[in-house]
Amino acid sequence: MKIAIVGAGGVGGFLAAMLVRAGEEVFLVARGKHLAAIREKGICVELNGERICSKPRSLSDDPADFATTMDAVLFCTKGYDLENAAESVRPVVNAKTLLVPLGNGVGNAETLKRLFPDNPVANGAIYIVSHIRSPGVVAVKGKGAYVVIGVDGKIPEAVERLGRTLKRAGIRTKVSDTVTTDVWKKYLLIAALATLTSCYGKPMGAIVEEHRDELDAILHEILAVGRAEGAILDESNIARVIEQVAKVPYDSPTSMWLDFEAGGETELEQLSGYIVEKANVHGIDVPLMKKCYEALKKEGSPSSV
Ligand SMILES: NC(=O)C1=CN([C@@H]2O[C@H](COP(=O)(O)OP(=O)(O)OC[C@H]3O[C@@H](n4cnc5c(N)ncnc54)[C@H](OP(=O)(O)O)[C@@H]3O)[C@@H](O)[C@H]2O)C=CC1
Ligand SMILES: CC(C)(CO)C(=O)C(=O)O
Repeated sequence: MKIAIVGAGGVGGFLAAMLVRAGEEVFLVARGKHLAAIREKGICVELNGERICSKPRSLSDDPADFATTMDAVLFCTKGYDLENAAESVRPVVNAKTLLVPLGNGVGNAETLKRLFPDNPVANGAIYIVSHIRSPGVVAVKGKGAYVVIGVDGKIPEAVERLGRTLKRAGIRTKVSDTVTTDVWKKYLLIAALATLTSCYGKPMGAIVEEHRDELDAILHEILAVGRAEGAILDESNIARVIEQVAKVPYDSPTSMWLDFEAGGETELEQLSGYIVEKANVHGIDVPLMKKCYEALKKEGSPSSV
């Protein structure tokens, strides 16, 4: 399968290395010092004590250089880079090219559909804990990744095919016909914890122990918006998130809080602003999310100022 992967970071680098190793034709869009390092040594992933390095079929910071059209494009950038990334792949997209966002957020497929109204678009999410250790090298914590891709309703063959390809590459994958619910299940945890850790300037353990009422409140706000957006969610999903968060080491940050601390761009719009925007559309009250979103937009995280 000809697959373009845009973004060679924690998510895209991992997927590229696994897919290349499995013999897929991977066209990797990378930039800056990552591009130079990957050109020299391939894309490397450290997983289960092993380092796998492999050379993509083609590599560039400009997808037009690939000079061929793709069966699928996987978007693995941060949410704030998605639109630019999508515009950049136009030269390698034909009418059949399947477009799949894998970054955090539930509105990414909507964005791609707006930009490519005539293309097949699936939604997606990835469970992984990974980061760029050094240029061209991605370190993965734990056993690997779990990917969900799909649509709501009958699954098109292009999505089934991508699912088979990911599985053949050793990536645990679910091809879902209720993808809205699946992406919201992941989003519930990420949006709540990214927002609260950033808003209070405290790690996940402190949110569970010292801000339990706020955690409950924000999860209920996100749940209400998710349900209005068509996700099948109930109290059990909230209980599951609290159970999961209670198990992580006390000091665990979230990537959005780290991005606030680093003073760079953040996924605030995708992880907090999106809830406020959709709550307005549906006439739902989300006072805590709104308070945190507005404070973070104005002043950043308390520990980053
Ligand atoms: N890493 C993780 O553990 C997880 C991450 N996620 C989500 O996945 C998404 C990606 O995260 P992650 O991989 O960690 O992010 P990274 O910052 O590690 O990687 C993103 C990469 O995309 C590159 N990029 C951005 N725009 C373009 C473009 N137009 N063309 C080519 N490359 C581009 C960035 O380059 P540059 O550095 O130059 O900006 C960067 O190297 C985010 O939404 C994140 O929240 C979800 C689950 C877990
Ligand atoms: C699961 C969690 C919250 C922490 O790794 C995450 O994925 C993130 O911070 O983006």
